[in-house]
Amino acid sequence: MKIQEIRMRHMEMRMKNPFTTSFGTMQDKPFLLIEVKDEEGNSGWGESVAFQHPWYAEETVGTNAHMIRDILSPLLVGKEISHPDEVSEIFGGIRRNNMAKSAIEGAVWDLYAKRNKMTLAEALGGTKDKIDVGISIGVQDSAEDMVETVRGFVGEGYKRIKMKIKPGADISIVRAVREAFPDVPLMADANSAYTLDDTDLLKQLDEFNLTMIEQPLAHDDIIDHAELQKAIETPVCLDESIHSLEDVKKAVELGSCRIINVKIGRVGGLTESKKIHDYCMEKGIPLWCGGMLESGIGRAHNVALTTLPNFILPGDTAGSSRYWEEDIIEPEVVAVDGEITVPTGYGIGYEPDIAKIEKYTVDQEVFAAETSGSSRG
Ligand SMILES: O=C(O)CCC(=O)c1ccccc1C(=O)O
Ligand SMILES: [Mg+2]
Repeated sequence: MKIQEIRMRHMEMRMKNPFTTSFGTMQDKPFLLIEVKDEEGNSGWGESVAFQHPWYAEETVGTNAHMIRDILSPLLVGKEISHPDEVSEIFGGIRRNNMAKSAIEGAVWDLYAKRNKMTLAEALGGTKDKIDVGISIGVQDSAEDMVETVRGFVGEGYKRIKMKIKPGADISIVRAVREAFPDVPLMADANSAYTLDDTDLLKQLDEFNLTMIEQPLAHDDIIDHAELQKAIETPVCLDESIHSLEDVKKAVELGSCRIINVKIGRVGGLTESKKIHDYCMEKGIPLWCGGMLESGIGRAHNVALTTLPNFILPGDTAGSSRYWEEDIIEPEVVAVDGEITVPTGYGIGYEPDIAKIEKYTVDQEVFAAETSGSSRG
């Protein structure tokens, strides 16, 4: 297929509720939506998961717009490709900028699956027709607030509850939730808020039977996490530290974690996610699919990836209504009793709702094969 055109939309949506991590609070969600068209007029859709500010990763909406406009699109438009795996080869000479690469690569995967009359899940080698999902709850002001918030989501049937923690809002909160819900699968995510000096404190989490502690130490570390994992019983899961299969291999060899959170954008796309999947399956390292507060387009990609067999643990892909008054796909992603039924339509399987997409588009740029420049407006 020929990559005829790449359309980049600058979107602005606002989440129903603010979401707080150890770094701060987000509610407005500017992001980039990518539509890749082939020579027959078929479209594939992808989403950049970069945030406005570089608190979680170094990439931002602004750096992604630059990379997609000035560096990545020129490498791809006009090219003839036979499989989406070729996109990561074409982008191979560009260092990092994984979320920007992934936004385009994801759209090409959707396009490829549609042209070949397959679901994206099938194109990836997925095997499940339903996926188990959990929920990620932001940092709460008090243990009581966390217990009540957890109660609501346990009532909705989510299969695993993840609580964001930070220094000063950790042990007492986890204890209160564990006492209130003795049997619910629970985990905590620190988004890099601790250091090895906090080992004694993190060890206190061992008594709460957490499924894992996610990214307790520095965002770029795999050495200290290995030391921490030796000192505590709770399995360590890496999020921020993992950008590639190479990172995964090193973390697994060093014993830095026992579980990995795969975010498609963070590792540079679905092709790299699949490689990580296959390696971890062989090594007996369970995976789950993380979230970046995506719109329906990115969410649909997460659903498809989670159908691969080694995505054993429930991920963060909650239903659309957890985040949005209205989503930009039809139907929305719906979680019932902690399960999402994988759609059977071709490609991502959910229809992009163009009217809603237009409503939240504040600017768009088109990079086309025939013209050398871009049009904006
Ligand atoms: O519900 C989601 O999409 C995931 C929520 C979440 O935990 C998160 C949200 C934004 C940035 C980082 C993270 C994380 O997994 O660390
Ligand atoms: Mg995380």
